[in-house]
Amino acid sequence: MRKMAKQYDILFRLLMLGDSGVGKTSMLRRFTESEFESSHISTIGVDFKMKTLEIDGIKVRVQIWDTAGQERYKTITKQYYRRAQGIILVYDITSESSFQHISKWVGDVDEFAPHQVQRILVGNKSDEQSNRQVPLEQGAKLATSYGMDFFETSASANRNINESFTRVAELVLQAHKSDIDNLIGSLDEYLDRVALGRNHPAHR
Ligand SMILES: Nc1nc2c(ncn2[C@@H]2O[C@H](COP(=O)(O)OP(=O)(O)OP(=O)(O)O)[C@@H](O)[C@H]2O)c(=O)[nH]1
Repeated sequence: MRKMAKQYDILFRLLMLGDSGVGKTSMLRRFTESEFESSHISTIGVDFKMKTLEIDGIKVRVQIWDTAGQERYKTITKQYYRRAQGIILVYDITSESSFQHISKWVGDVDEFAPHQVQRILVGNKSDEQSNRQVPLEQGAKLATSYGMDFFETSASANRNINESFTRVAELVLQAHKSDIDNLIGSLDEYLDRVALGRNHPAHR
């Protein structure tokens, strides 16, 4: 049987978190299907979509898990943190409370996601300037305090959507590369030690 050529080099799992209604599903649909809908159908539990990106000549397949923001799905959604390599924390620039809750989402990430997970902060609905409740600087400041990159996006106007998903994938790729470098470094060191052992007088 002929094997099908592999369509990508590496697969990463990303997770979207944030209050209900901030636009997680809309961002994901815009990114993967170039579509936007103005109705809000709350995600039930979790859902995912895939997309392949090319970063530094590497075909990166991203599996993006879209979680329900509603509290009642917490038990289900928390089970997905563990396998995430990148996390997009989303608030809505027209909702002060969704911004206030970011610290709570970060707390959950610290508790349930792997220690080395890459995180970015996103303030969505940047097209809604007249209803803005969270100044851009406040979002940027919070992101800095957590050591995260920050974007204001609009799923409806297609602003910074590609940029934010690509950025988190880039961060995961960089972290992955440095893991591999460290592994190769340790292996080199080990092989050196073995070779030295062989050359040791006792082994001659
Ligand atoms: N103006 C504007 N509206 C948006 C934008 N993104 C999403 N919306 C609207 O906000 C509402 C909620 O969007 P969803 O994508 O369903 O929100 P969610 O975060 O996935 O919500 P849950 O699944 O309940 O957690 C919908 O009515 C969207 O049309 C945006 O960038 N600008």
